[in-house]
Amino acid sequence: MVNAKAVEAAYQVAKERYAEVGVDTEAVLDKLQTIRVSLPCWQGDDIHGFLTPDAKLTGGIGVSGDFPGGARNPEELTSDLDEAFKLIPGKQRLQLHQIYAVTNGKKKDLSEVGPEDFKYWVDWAKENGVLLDFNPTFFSSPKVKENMTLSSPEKSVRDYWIQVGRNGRKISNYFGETQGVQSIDNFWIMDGMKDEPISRLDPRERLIESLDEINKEKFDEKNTIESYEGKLFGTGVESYTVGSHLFYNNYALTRNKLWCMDIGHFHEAVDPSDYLSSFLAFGRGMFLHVTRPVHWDSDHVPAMNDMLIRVMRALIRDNLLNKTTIGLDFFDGSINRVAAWVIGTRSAQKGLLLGMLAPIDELKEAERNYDFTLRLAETEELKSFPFGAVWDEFCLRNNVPVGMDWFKELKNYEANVQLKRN
Ligand SMILES: C[C@H](O)[C@H](O)[C@@H](O)C(=O)CO
Ligand SMILES: [Mn+2]
Repeated sequence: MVNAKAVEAAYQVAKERYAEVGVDTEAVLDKLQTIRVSLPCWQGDDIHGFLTPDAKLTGGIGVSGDFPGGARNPEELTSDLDEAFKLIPGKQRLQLHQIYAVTNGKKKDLSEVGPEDFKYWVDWAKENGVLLDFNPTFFSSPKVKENMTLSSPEKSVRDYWIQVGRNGRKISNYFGETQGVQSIDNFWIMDGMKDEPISRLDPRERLIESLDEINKEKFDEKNTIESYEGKLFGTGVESYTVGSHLFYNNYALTRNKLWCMDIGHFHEAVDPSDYLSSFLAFGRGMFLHVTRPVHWDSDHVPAMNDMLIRVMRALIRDNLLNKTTIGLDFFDGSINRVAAWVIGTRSAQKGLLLGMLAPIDELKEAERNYDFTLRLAETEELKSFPFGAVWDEFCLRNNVPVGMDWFKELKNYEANVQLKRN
């Protein structure tokens, strides 16, 4: 087990080193404590949900791997989340998809699911100090016709999905009302075509109409706000995606809503961190889906890689966190699913911490004064500052295991709970 005294001693040294360059580690730790990250509930069960758990996963996304012990019902999923939250410092958020409704044995179609089917989650969240976000589900359903939902040429298909979206807003509003904090209602649809379409405009016009229709009912924005997640392509819809990044940029801007950027939906050669200030210079706000793209949208568990560091740095340096909620999006069935939540969230938090451990005002001043030498010298030196000691102290103060100690706890849970499910 990690020696707490050694962690504390290392932190004191780190505190002094950072103070030399004008960074107050105590203020940084206080700030990190206030940042909640929204975990994807669907990592716990490979996006099966409880409504139609045997439905085939569609939408051009896929989960690979068959690590044993995945959650099979609401009790197992919340038990797994409880375990993950014991190993993640601070209080967090959780994104629920509509298919995670708990209908208590009542057979319901997706279009009939409403706030009453999420009481289980609201009670659990309240008990655990977790804030809930929402994602209406537009996939894994026979009502998807030829890869189309809200932009379908058939009115009856659109109407079905409009109803799903309307109910979803009610659910998100219910979350916000009961938790006293705004819940984000994130829309992602798969709609697209495998081959080159004749009209790229018609489906987009239909999508605008459907979204506007969904948004007709007014909800207090204290409770809920919509965000829209674009994509370049999905498997099976490679030639055209109705809800492209630019489409939702413009929809969010013109409707005063949030744009959701899933960093997995950009090629690795693109730097998604640059999109944050480009959008937020105009936009109301953003929701993020942080994931780790390996050759596009692979939904690997976030690691503290260059892309993640750049995104977090951009949020911190330009003070964009007041307009951004950080959500995660991954589904990896090849490793322990609880460990996936812990690794992904801790990596996102480490990225944030690293971004904060810099004399940002001084560096901005240097930049304004054309002192590019200082800018490069200091940002390079900071790379070898004792950031890890500050992270360990953060874990210690939050009573969560430091270093690989969390993994030992996880292995106990795996042996005593998860592996006993099969
Ligand atoms: C399950 C989510 O809705 C999904 O991952 C979506 O957010 C996405 O990123 C699709 O590629
Ligand atoms: Mn996503």
